[in-house]
Amino acid sequence: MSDIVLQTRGLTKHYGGVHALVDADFVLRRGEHVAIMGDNGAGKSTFVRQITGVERPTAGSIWFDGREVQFNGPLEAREAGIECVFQNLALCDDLDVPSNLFLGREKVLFNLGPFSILDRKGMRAATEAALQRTAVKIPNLANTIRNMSGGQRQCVAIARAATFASKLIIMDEPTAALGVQETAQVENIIRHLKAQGEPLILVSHNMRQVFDLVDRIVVFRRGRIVANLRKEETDGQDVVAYITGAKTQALEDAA
Ligand SMILES: Nc1ncnc2c1ncn2[C@@H]1O[C@H](COP(=O)(O)OP(=O)(O)OP(=O)(O)O)[C@@H](O)[C@H]1O
Repeated sequence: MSDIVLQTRGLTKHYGGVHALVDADFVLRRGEHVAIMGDNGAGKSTFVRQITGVERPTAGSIWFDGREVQFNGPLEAREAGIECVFQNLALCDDLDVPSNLFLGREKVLFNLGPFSILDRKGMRAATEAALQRTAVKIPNLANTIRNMSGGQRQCVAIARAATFASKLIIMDEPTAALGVQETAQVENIIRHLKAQGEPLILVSHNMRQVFDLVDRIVVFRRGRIVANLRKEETDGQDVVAYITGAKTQALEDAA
């Protein structure tokens, strides 16, 4: 069996005349944590939107878990085993933690045509188990999202991704809006995922975080992948040089 979880070949996305993503060849292997870095507008989120089914690429192919995939929407990507924590989190403010964890995938006791009776006890128990498994700490599960701190919200979104992602988790700037303590908690969850052998793509601007957490750094610049660097063979200065374009690398494949 191949050890490749995700591969893109020539992945390209144009928005009218804007070439947001150009010819991206990318590989993620089992158990690997890879950071995607790049300046604002470099194409990082565009890349993530193509591989999570939010948008359809203009050209190129995506291979996931050994087969070529063309997702018609994020639900299909989720069903295939790709979970993404987006910058806007996609949580419902007025619902509590279990309801958010199971949003769109509710456990039901009875299904009576248009009405169904939710298995609230089952969802609560499963939520507790999921939080324990992912090392996420949330004091009161009955709290609505509205009443939670940014860090707690982020943890709920990550716990949801980690609960349902059977194969791949993607995090787009998971700590951008968080304080020091909350950032540390999210980073601990990421370490926990690594220890469990779960592959991860981490979009981040935070150099310290990237060097702490990942195995490999892929740099985007003006829509193209311009560097593929093993962590132990590079340093912050080197990565910045690729981000700004001061340095370039002859790339065969971002693998
Ligand atoms: N829906 C869209 N329509 C038109 N242009 C877009 C669209 N989405 C992104 N772009 C453009 O594509 C380019 C890449 O944007 P993208 O959001 O992928 O960058 P990014 O690396 O994620 O940046 P940031 O770090 O600021 O989030 C930018 O020039 C952006 O303006």
